[in-house]
Amino acid sequence: MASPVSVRGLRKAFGARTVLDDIDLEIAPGEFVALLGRSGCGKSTLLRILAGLDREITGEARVSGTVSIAFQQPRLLPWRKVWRNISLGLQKPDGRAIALKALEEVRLPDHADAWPLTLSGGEAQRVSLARALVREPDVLLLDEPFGALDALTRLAMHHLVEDLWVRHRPAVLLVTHDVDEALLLADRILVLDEGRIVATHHVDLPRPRRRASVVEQRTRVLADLGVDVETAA
Ligand SMILES: Nc1ncnc2c1ncn2[C@@H]1O[C@H](COP(=O)(O)OP(=O)(O)OP(=O)(O)O)[C@@H](O)[C@H]1O
Repeated sequence: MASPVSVRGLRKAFGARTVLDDIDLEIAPGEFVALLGRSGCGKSTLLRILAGLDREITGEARVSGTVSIAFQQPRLLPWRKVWRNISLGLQKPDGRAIALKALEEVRLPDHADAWPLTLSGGEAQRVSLARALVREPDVLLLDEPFGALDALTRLAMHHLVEDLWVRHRPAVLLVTHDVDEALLLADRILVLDEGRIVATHHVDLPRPRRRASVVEQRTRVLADLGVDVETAA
């Protein structure tokens, strides 16, 4: 089967500044890839290009099938109830039933008629995931979706995302700066530095993964990010 994400020789510049350079990337159907890198290295730019939000590029960036994206901020419309946020734009007659099913999947079965502003950060992010899922995406793009959440909610979200991915099996590209998050969730980790992919790690740990099981590989990934765990404060 063709790769749902195929990037070849991609280059992106803002004015004179090159922010992505010579990027090659194939993501297989159902594969979970994490894109890891320091702030400003070009992660969100790559995701925006894949989402079709930025077409001024050189090289090739092809995404096939249905694409959904979830951002760090849930971006819900405050004047629409939760279920309407989820079903918005769906070209299907039974929008409410579809939204209710998705809310059950993200463990918010009683929130269909809530207003977005009454939700906690973690709840709003789960609604955002439900909205992404009802489109039954072949490709799910996640731009630091847990970045604004507290540590405990983040952990719960990791389990939820892994669970949803196992059930729906979209190809996923997750942008994060959290090494543990990448190790817990991804089949493959790409390290981006100043617009180039400088390292690739295959994560062959069995699922569901536990924090303790990722410790050894974390040291190697951190080294590629220029962090020596022996000396880091
Ligand atoms: N529209 C734009 N115009 C000019 N420069 C931009 C624009 N968007 C992004 N950049 C620059 O491109 C670089 C990469 O930005 P990008 O948002 O992709 O980084 P990032 O790796 O996602 O960072 P973070 O982890 O902080 O979100 C940054 O230096 C940023 O200032």
